[in-house]
Amino acid sequence: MSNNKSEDAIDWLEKSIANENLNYYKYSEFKNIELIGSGSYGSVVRANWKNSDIFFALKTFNSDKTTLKEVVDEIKLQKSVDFHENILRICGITKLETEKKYSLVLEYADSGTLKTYLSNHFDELNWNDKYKLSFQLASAVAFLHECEIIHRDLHSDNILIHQRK
Ligand SMILES: Nc1ncnc2c1ncn2[C@@H]1O[C@H](COP(=O)(O)OP(=O)(O)OP(=O)(O)O)[C@@H](O)[C@H]1O
Repeated sequence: MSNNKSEDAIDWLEKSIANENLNYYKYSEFKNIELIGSGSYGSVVRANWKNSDIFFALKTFNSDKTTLKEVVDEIKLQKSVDFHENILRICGITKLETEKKYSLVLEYADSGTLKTYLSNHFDELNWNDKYKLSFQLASAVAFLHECEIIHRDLHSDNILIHQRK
């Protein structure tokens, strides 16, 4: 990535934090950090913030695979649709000071992927539960399409189940 693009992305992040359009969380304030997913893009950990029992998912990207501009684009895209009740919210960002890497702070989905959820619970689900799951998924996808966004990689391992309280 050219330095200009990287500086623009840092500039956008800093302005968004200063204007309070994006919450900034100090990485050192996260506790009980546990790795829950990793791949070529980077890794995802689950953590509590300060002394609260609320979980967040922190998504960190490998800087050799993902540029800061791509991270900023993902933030913009998710922020533009995350007010839909079936789309996970982006809560803000944090920065691993040691590695100078930004991580997304996301709402934590408490019941795993649709794939694991169905393989563990399929027999317990009645038609109403199945209808609700399908309806919520269709509603989220229809909303993305209303916003002229195509997911391009929709499958049961990429859909997370969350029992929002
Ligand atoms: N908000 C979240 N809440 C709970 N678990 C999450 C959350 N985000 C990611 N995970 C976990 O981390 C794993 C990796 O997630 P992530 O969406 O980053 O990568 P991916 O879907 O494998 O890759 P890609 O983003 O390239 O499709 C998920 O399968 C899931 O188990």
